[in-house]
Amino acid sequence: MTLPTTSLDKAKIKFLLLEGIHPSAVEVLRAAGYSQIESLPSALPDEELKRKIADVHFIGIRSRTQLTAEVFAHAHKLVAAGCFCIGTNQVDLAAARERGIAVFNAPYSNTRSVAELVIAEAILLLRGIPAKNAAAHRGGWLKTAENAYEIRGKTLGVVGYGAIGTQLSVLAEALGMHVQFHDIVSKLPLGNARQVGLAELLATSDIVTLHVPETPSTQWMVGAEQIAAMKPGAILINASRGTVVEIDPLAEAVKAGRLLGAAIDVFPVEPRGNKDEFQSPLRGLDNVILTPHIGGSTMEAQANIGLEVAEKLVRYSDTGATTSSVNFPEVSLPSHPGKHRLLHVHHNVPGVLSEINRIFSDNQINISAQYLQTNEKIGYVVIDLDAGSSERALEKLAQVAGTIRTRVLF
Ligand SMILES: NC(=O)C1=CN([C@@H]2O[C@H](COP(=O)(O)OP(=O)(O)OC[C@H]3O[C@@H](n4cnc5c(N)ncnc54)[C@H](O)[C@@H]3O)[C@@H](O)[C@H]2O)C=CC1
Ligand SMILES: O=C(O)C(=O)COP(=O)(O)O
Repeated sequence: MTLPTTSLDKAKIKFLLLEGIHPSAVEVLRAAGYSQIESLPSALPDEELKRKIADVHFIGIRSRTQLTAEVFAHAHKLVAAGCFCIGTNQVDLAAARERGIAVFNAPYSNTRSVAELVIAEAILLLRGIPAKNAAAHRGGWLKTAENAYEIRGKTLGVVGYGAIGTQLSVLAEALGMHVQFHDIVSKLPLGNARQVGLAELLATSDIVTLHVPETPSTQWMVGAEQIAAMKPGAILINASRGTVVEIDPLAEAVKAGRLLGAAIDVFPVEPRGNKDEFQSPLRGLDNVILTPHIGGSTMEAQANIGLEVAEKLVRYSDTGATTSSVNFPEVSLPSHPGKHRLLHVHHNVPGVLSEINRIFSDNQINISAQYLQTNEKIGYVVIDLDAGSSERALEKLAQVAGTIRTRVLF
């Protein structure tokens, strides 16, 4: 790796934003003095992503772009990646950490948008509106109360009682629903909600809604067996990740009339952008609401996400602060007026800090402030020092065994 001998000029720092990230992000970056910003409306094909990522210092993505170890292998200049969304499953966080690339996200900015969509879908499906609407568009007139129900008094089963699941729990109770939830962790129930096992939840909920992250434990967690275990006439909603529900048995259950309906926002394979065709066995089923992964796509959520993640990238670029990073030790740092700041990312093995301090002492370099945080894999040391010594110190720091990456800021 070629080491910088000076802090990189802001005019040379390049940002690549993909997947139609809200313009609020560009505004934050520009206001912070960054001008080299390319913002594209879609995800990129793999080869183009590898080519473009090689030339940028920061990348912003949403849920579609896969930042794999192979992609990171091309990211020679990349300092940080921002997920302008909640999920970070699309990023190989360990590979990023190994290369000293910090990853950030927006853990709460679209929570409410997802919860509101789920409530809306539950009401529409309980009334059979998607099918009645589709029929009316074809000239049909399905005026009937059969299989149309109020949401009041129904039981909502929430799988994954995190930020979205709990928000939903509160909204659902306000509408008079009973809420039960399943989570791998014991959670404090809000209101009158109660925690139950997955089998009980499936067997007794009128509406089952999924709000788990994409992990090995959630992969295909709702398949043929779980769908068969749901109450006859129940509704399934998935706005979590496309790998959580097996689509074929779901399509069969809907066609067979075992389920009243379903609302699916996320799919095992999703189009890269709005110009690509969406393919799914669920197409053509009138009592299934199909949405193009827009659970978090509201103007409010996207504008807030743009601000939140861009601010995290700016703070990291300007000061080295890693507050709320999802793969780096968290260091919240004051500004460093009049001083130069060295950033040192290293493997978390014994002796690195003492070696760093020995170097400073042997070379009589005065440290004005030092911050260290570690996680199980890496350590992150930030050192403020006099301008005159930073170039020499950086050179020495880069030679410390276990060093992953160094940077200087001033
Ligand atoms: N459709 C969309 O546009 C959006 C989708 N999402 C998806 O929703 C997911 C959930 O978001 P948040 O509620 O903010 O996440 P969160 O991290 O606050 O909550 C997730 C909950 O799931 C639980 N969980 C994990 N594995 C589980 C398992 N195997 N069984 C049961 N529970 C399990 C966790 O303990 C946690 O309580 C995100 O990871 C993301 O993938 C998020 C925002 C928008
Ligand atoms: O926030 C999330 O995890 C989402 O799934 C939303 O993804 P998006 O930014 O709409 O591609």
